[in-house]
Amino acid sequence: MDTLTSNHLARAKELAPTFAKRAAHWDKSRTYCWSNVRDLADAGLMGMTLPTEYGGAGCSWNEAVLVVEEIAKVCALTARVLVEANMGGISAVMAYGSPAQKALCAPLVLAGDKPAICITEPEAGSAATEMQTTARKQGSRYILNGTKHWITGGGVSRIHLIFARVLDERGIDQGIAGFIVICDPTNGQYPDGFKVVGRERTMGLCGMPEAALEFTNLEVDTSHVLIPPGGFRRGFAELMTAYNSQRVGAGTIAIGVAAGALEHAKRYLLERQQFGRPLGEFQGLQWMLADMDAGVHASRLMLHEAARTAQPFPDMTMAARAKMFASETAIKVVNDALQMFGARGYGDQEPLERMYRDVRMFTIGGGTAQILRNQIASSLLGIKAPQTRTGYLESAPAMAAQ
Ligand SMILES: CC(C)(COP(=O)(O)OP(=O)(O)OC[C@H]1O[C@@H](n2cnc3c(N)ncnc32)[C@H](O)[C@@H]1OP(=O)(O)O)[C@@H](O)C(=O)NCCC(=O)NCCSC(=O)CCS(=O)O
Ligand SMILES: Cc1cc2nc3c(=O)[nH]c(=O)nc-3n(C[C@H](O)[C@H](O)[C@H](O)COP(=O)(O)OP(=O)(O)OC[C@H]3O[C@@H](n4cnc5c(N)ncnc54)[C@H](O)[C@@H]3O)c2cc1C
Repeated sequence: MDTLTSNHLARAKELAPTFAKRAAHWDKSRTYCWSNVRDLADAGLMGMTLPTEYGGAGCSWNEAVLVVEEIAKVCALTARVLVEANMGGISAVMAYGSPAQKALCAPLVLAGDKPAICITEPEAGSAATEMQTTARKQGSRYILNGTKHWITGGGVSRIHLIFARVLDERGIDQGIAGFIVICDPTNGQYPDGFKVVGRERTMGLCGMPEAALEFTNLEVDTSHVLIPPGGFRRGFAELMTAYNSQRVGAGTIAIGVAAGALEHAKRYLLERQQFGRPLGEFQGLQWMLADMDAGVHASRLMLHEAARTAQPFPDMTMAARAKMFASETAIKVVNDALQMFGARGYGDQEPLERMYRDVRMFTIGGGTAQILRNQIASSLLGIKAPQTRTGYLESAPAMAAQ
């Protein structure tokens, strides 16, 4: 491990005990972890992957995931902040943005903003390419109309990267691009036409607002349009290429929660006695523990492989495989850890019940486990795997030509 990584990791390890103490508070009060965000910013962990010329530390994905896992062991909510402040939307801006876009966004993240990535719509979840939010060109502006929902950070985030279908002045579809919109929620300031319309009441990760956003004739200057190198036509694919970093981040949070649960389980197996001996002497639990450890270890290897081979973003298939495997494994590991605590695991004296609720989301958000399997199978077979009824018919000529 180089000095840069060990410095960032050391700072994460220093913060972890404080974050562990505060985790139940964010969960029970359903409040955003502002004090943790300040600590992360002071420690240089917000925006650590940003290039040094924009004030970041230029950390690699591989360095960042080590930090994310360390924080996720104690507070999944804070780890989600860390992921979105280093991966996903902000990484797309840093890779594809104009110098002015980078100079606009980087300082906000370094000062503590967790950007929001706005893809999902009520009628376009897994089928994200069916998004209906439009951005119609009008002179030097784009006019956005549409609704996004389940937007992490809606109501606390400043930077919003909104995916929308680009229409030219005549209304002709050009493809998909990202639109950078800056808000100031703590001062209640949103651009005209931008509305936070509701917050979901979630099962876990309760301190994080998941909000619906409505855009009504929201004006975005052309200078705030994030156009990947392939232009609007390749816009979706290239924005999703950047998003693969967030998939690796999400998988890492899941496995961090599992690794944290495993630590609690090891402690309790040596501490709790039944039948006159520690639980850890029962082979039924020893084997469970060994399987939990193997699952965490295998997931970590897949995540690190995906992070390591990034050029500049993690490979789509490796990211999908790692997130799919890590998220499913983590749910099982945390469930098994809770089981080892008996009734105590089901109550809130221990953090297991919160960890169980928190980890559940990772097979859903960021591409469901089923969608990721579709992507993996398509890549293994070297074929398109369209999911619409007419998809195979439409792609048949191209496939036949392969
Ligand atoms: C991609 C899907 C939306 C399926 O839609 P389609 O069947 O219409 O699209 P495809 O033909 O599969 O894809 C079009 C084009 O894009 C390329 N692509 C797609 N995904 C990726 C990717 N991850 N990396 C790189 N490139 C990608 C694909 O190869 C096609 O390119 P070609 O034309 O072949 O060259 C669907 O599969 C999907 O991914 N749905 C999930 C949507 C999703 O992940 N939403 C996340 C929202 S943000 C969030 O949840 C945050 C949670 S968290 O806190 O992290
Ligand atoms: C906590 C949380 C945070 C989120 N944060 C964000 C965010 O910040 N930004 C954002 O844009 N979105 C966010 N999302 C939304 C997330 O990306 C979507 O929930 C996800 O893409 C799935 O869409 P859906 O919920 O509409 O499910 P649907 O697409 O309706 O799917 C329902 C079920 O059907 C399955 N399914 C659908 N299609 C297929 C298929 N072709 N083959 C097999 N199974 C299929 C799915 O796997 C799932 O089990 C978040 C979600 C959650 C839970």
